[in-house]
Amino acid sequence: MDVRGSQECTEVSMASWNYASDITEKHRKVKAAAQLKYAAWQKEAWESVRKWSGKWETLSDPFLRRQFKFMSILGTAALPKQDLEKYNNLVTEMSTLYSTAKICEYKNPKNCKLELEPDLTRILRSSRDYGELEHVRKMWRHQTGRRIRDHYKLFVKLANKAAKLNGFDNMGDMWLYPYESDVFRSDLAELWKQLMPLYQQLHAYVRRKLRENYGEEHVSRRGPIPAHLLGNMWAQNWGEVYDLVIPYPGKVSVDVTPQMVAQGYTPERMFELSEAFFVSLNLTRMPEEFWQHSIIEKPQGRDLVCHASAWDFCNGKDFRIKQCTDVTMNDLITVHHEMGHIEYFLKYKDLPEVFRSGANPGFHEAVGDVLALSVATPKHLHEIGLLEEVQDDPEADINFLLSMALDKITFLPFGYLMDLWRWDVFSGKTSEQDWNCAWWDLRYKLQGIKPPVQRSEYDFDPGAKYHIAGNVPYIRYFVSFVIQFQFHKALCMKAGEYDPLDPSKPLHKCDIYKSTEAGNALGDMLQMGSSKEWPEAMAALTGTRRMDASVIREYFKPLELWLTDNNEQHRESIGWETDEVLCTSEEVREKPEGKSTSTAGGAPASGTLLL
Ligand SMILES: CC(=O)N[C@@H](CC(=O)O)C(=O)NC[C@H](CC1(C(=O)N[C@@H](Cc2ccc(O)cc2)C(=O)O)CCCC1)C(=O)O
Ligand SMILES: [Zn+2]
Repeated sequence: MDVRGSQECTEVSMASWNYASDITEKHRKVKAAAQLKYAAWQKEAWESVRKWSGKWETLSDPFLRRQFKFMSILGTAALPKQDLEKYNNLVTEMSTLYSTAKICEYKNPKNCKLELEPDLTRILRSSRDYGELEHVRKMWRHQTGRRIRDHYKLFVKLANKAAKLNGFDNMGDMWLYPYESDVFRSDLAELWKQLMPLYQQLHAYVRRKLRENYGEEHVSRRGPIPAHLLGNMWAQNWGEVYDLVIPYPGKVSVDVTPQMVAQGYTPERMFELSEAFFVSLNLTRMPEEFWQHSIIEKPQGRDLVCHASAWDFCNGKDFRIKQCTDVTMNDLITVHHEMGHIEYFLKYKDLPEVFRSGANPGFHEAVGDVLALSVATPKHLHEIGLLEEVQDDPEADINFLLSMALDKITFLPFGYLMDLWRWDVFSGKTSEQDWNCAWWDLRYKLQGIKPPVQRSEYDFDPGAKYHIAGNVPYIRYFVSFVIQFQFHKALCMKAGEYDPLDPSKPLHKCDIYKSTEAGNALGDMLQMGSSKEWPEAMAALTGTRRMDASVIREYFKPLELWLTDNNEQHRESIGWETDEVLCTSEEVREKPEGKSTSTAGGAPASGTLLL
């Protein structure tokens, strides 16, 4: 079996790792050269396959046919050398601007060294000062989005040129290729349609609790929620405002961060805890190199990409995580997420190189999160000593389900809209002069949030998010948040932890810890890599070939009933409306004193009225 990937793949991943771990000009140059060398190697391999075109399609062996199918897509390596060099430099520059961005402190404008991790993340999590939250959110967007808008213009042109060279209409279509379905977009739209009612109930409840905390002048009864009050730089998960919205205070809190700190948890111990869970399922222990080369704490004194990531160095031996780990429950979940990627790498490392990826990208994102669904249960947290007691009563249950919904349900519209926006940008449906207001149109319509200060086309708010600056597709996460519950249900049944007919074993209480039946079933699916079409991998584990939103709704059913009832009791209106102009199509430049006026001399500029 070919246990090694190409030497070029190892070389380019190592060069990318060195740059991401220590952002210097020298590392950038080495990475850029390795990227061009790897592209040349890919083009050569592609040329050798091309002379088989017209023949490989009729090969009888489906395994071989599938390998040729994957090798016939060259990707951005199809660009002429100087275009590819420009493309790679743009992506590296945008992600470097993002990763090295710093802003000034709200109360102390002389300290301008605040970074996203851990500084801004901690402020957004813990501050309840309306002005400070507004400042952090606005200045982050000045230092990131605004500075990469021009890069993005040229990036889109080159990305689409590469897509066309691969026979796609635009890059959005090329990004969907790994999902191997020409009805994929409509399947996604159907999933969101099924999940929106639950989201809207949660939105209405959270809006009421935030209104009670910040006052009606800041959070209106029927309008969108100001995005900076939701505990996260992009309002994509709302778990950090749990303490403001908890339904039954006084119960044991499911946020075990305080206990982790009190018990002296270190990033190392968090990683060992995660590995112990995987091993308890009869999945693979981390290799020795993993512990030698991974970076699990933020190194001081240098710039690096702190955004967590898991790396496969294409040689069957070297796998690493780089994470600026904070001792919080949120980061313990992220550790499991990253280690889930490593488990997948380990399970398919002996397959032919073209098959060393997830059955589809959403599968890769779901692995770690599936285990985290068990880890987060009060029962499991109690078992590992992070929760002093398990209160088995309906109110504690609602508290727990709400904390899970603040991470899983709130994420769905964001996970969907990120590429809804990019697909329209790549296809040209959204033209350059409307980029930012089209973004806010989606943020308003799907998430029911609004910017604290009016936006314009001088801003580029999508660029304030890692995956847009770093050009990482995002629909994989929306897919993962749906299918991870399907995987969870299948594994819980194999572990005997869930029985649809036994109300004492609901899905949200299941913990698959130590179940080798569950672990073996998951491992068998991971071992397939992308050698089979994803519906087949899905069926191997869950018995069904389709993405199915009914499972996440089943998991949250008790909460959905509670929210609907609670919103009715408080006569909360469901949904949102506004006649505010959230984004003006003019290029509004901030005056030095920071007061923004439109170019139309003061009167709110005409712009994209959000209806
Ligand atoms: C070499 C390389 O880049 N490798 C890829 C993996 C691969 O392709 O093999 C990789 O490591 N990507 C980084 C990315 C990091 C994280 C992320 O970006 N998450 C999303 C969405 C989300 C949010 C909450 C959640 O619970 C789960 C997901 C966000 O934060 O917006 C940060 C936190 C968790 C995961 C990742 O691991 O997916
Ligand atoms: Zn991931």
